[in-house]
Amino acid sequence: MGSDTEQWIRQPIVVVLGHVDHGKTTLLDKIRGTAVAKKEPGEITQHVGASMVPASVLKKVTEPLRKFFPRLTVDIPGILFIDTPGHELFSNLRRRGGSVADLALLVVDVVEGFQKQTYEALNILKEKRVPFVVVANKIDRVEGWVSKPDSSFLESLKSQSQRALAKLDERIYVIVSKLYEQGFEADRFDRVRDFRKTVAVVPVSAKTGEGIPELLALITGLVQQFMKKRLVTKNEPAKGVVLEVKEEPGFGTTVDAVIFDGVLKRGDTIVLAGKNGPIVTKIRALLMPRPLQDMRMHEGAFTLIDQVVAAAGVKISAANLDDALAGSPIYVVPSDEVLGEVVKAVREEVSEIIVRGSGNGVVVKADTLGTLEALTSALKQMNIPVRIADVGPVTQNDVLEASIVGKTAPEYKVVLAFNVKVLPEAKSLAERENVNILYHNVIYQLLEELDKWVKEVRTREKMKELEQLVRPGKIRILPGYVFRRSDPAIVGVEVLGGRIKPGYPLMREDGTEIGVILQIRDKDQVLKEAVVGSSVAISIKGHVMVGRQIDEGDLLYTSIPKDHVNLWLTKYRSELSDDELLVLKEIITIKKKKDPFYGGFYQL
Ligand SMILES: Nc1nc2c(ncn2[C@@H]2O[C@H](COP(=O)(O)OP(=O)(O)OP(=O)(O)O)[C@@H](O)[C@H]2O)c(=O)[nH]1
Repeated sequence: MGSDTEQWIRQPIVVVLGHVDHGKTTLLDKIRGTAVAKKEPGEITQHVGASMVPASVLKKVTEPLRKFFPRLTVDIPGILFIDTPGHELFSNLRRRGGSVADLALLVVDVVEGFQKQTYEALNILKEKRVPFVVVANKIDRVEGWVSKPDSSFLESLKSQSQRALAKLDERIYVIVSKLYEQGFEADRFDRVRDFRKTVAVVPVSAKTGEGIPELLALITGLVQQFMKKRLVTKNEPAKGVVLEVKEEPGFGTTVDAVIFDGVLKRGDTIVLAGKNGPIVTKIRALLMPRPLQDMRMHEGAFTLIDQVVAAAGVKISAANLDDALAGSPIYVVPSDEVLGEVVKAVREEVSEIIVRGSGNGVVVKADTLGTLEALTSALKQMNIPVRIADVGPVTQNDVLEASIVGKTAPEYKVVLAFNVKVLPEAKSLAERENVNILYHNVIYQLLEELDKWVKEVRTREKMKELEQLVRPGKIRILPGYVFRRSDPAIVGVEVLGGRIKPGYPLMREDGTEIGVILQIRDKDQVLKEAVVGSSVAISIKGHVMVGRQIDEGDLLYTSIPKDHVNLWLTKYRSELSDDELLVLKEIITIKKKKDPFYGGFYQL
């Protein structure tokens, strides 16, 4: 890296995702172990939050594959693996409109196949448009498989029985078909013709090391063929992302960063996002893990360096980092003149994630910018609006906002808390205001709980609204069953269609209103409703007298208010039985005579 204009291809940044227990950590351990065992003296493989597999190791590990792939070359400087697998950390590798990760390894237990988090990971990768390779892990567990530790997959394949080969193919086929269902063409890596169209599935055993050479060769090959442009970087002010904010003895609050572009130097002025707006600070120290062999207890775990070149994982020590947000961009300010511009860029980027709105929607609080972004974008897909999205603990104000929303949209009277505390005052206010606080530290479980809650409240609200609507009903006053002529009139009726309930207004066949049902009785029993086919006695409140406004043998209908009929014809149409629909049609015909707009233009 001599002159300012010199360019180079950096290491691709690779993340590992997959379902619980499918072997993400074991795979990373194996790769790290390989890197340490095969590195040249003096080569650094341990970064902060990441591990490097240098080119020298890639060359050594992939050498045995040369007999299968003679054109195999290594011309990237290495591969940088992010150490912590999983969705949450992946969210923090955010970069405007995408991810800092250049490539992902989707680990699938070859025996168990696709599981819930495999799908979730796949969705995240789709959304962020991160290319990926599927690692079909635990091949040593395939029936009849005889392991050849640390050999290449293709080498190991030669000594397997026909039965084991068939079993493996069967398992891989299941994974391939699941990927196909998700919109991806996929195949075992050695059968792929066009890697731009087909997702490669690499069978490995993270435990025995079989297949690791192929996996590293494939990553190298894919990157060299299709990603070189993205990986070009030069000697310019660095860009990075905050993975974690950490207290470090002797250094105060530090940030662990992944640098994906340019060069980061001690003394650089950087801008990053903080809880209360952009933070401008000067790098006091850059720290890298101290190589294991010269680590002394009293010297601590870090070594000081003057600069790092992308791609790298590094710890930054600087003043004012207490409020820094994980998931925040880090930009180096090249000169004082552009400081304002850089601050503005960070502020704008953050304002796309943090929402302080006033419309109906849920309140979301998360621990980092990355998880907040992941949550809000998932909510968008679920069609759930967001009123407030912010980083930090759940406060009284959050609860208050949710309670305001609850007045008009009860289903959104909820605060989502992802991996953050709920302050005690907020908790007690939530109890008083009946605000639901959903807490979880797995994004998808939090979203599942929210979905359940929203559906529950919607059903409850619907039932409440439905309960208040007057349903279609048609009755006949039975001749010989007048129990009382007036104040109130009490008559025996037969329900000919639909249903009647106390409180329902009644009208005659000609549309004249005659009063409201006061009570329904069947002998001594007071009823909540009477449905088609039943004969009951009803009392009618209002100035109604048998022999005047009504008479024995008369037909009466429930007098459905205009706004109710509109709801029956639209939102709640499916709630009416065929029998009720027939009665409704008759009621509309009667009502239309007096009000042509009754029932609108809907056709039954
Ligand atoms: N037989 C066999 N076991 C494996 C292999 N890879 C991982 N395991 C075992 O599977 C279990 C889970 O592996 P982990 O690496 O912890 O899985 P993970 O995906 O990191 O799990 P979480 O961190 O909990 O999400 C452990 O008992 C591993 O020893 C493999 O290739 N073969």
